[in-house]
Amino acid sequence: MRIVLALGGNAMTASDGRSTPDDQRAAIAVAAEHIARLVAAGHEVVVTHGNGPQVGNILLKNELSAHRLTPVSLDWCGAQTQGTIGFTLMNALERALAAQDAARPVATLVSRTVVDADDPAFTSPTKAIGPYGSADHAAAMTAAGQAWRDEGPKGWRRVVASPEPLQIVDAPAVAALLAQGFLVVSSGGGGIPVVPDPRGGYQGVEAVIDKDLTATLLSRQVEADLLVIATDVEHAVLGWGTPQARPLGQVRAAELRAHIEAGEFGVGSMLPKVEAVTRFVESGGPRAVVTDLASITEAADGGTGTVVVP
Ligand SMILES: Nc1ncnc2c1ncn2[C@@H]1O[C@H](COP(=O)(O)OP(=O)(O)O)[C@@H](O)[C@H]1O
Ligand SMILES: NC(=O)OP(=O)(O)O
Repeated sequence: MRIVLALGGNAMTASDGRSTPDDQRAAIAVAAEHIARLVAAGHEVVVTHGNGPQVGNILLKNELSAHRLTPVSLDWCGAQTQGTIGFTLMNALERALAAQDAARPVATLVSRTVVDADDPAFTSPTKAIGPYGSADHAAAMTAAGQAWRDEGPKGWRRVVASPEPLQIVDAPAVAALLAQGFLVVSSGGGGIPVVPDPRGGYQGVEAVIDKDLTATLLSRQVEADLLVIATDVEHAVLGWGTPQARPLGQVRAAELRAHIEAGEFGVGSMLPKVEAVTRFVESGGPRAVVTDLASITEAADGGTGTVVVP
């Protein structure tokens, strides 16, 4: 089966949310072992990943060093996260594949996603990035022109524009690498957001695209048999956090769409994941799953997770 696997932030940082380079290498090594099992089971895999913590950290470092170095734009920061996360994933995947006797070449593509320059998201930031801060820090940053949002017990977080992904520019390169037997890492952080350049080609725009929604497009463009969104819960849950909580197993896309519209899923956490899997099946994809990282091989066989079918 051809599988597109989206790795959430939980798969790339320590369980307590720390994200030093060592923490990220350790978390990615664990993710790579699970991915290698999927490959060893005979599947063709495209990996995509989030970048919210990492892109926010780079942006902050830029701003803190602005007195010495000219800051770079958010799309450049996003491109940098594809490089560092892709590099770390490639090292970990090669090791894990060899350990599973499933060695194959691995490639990471610096990859772009087209958005609409007039997307209303550009004037209404929603994507949380970077470290959490106190209410006082958020107030000071808001006064300085940034947008911050209260994220509950963990504190406040900066939010930036997150337009709808429209097209994966580099999907043909993904398909060509798959045809050559590569395990491909693509569209990290939802892809570098671009718009058509009047001179030809594309130019970057300042935003961070939701990686779950980009994973849907990528899955359609490479004609994946299965989209897997890997996070830290085995199922999407109805009545989350209530005594009536009920994990969702196999569900038809129309039923999941109704649960989405009823507001069953956390905005900025579970909602983009269930939206992504529902869209994949609504647009003609055969099957999509939300599950935890440790369950991805079982979920590929239909054994667990929230499985969306037509
Ligand atoms: N209805 C729901 N069912 C399951 N999990 C939910 C639900 N609503 C919110 N969540 C939360 O969504 C989290 C996963 O989203 P998130 O932390 O953004 O994932 P990731 O960083 O892996 O992309 C779960 O850990 C859970 O706390
Ligand atoms: N770009 C993106 O969706 O990143 P996270 O999954 O880390 O929020």
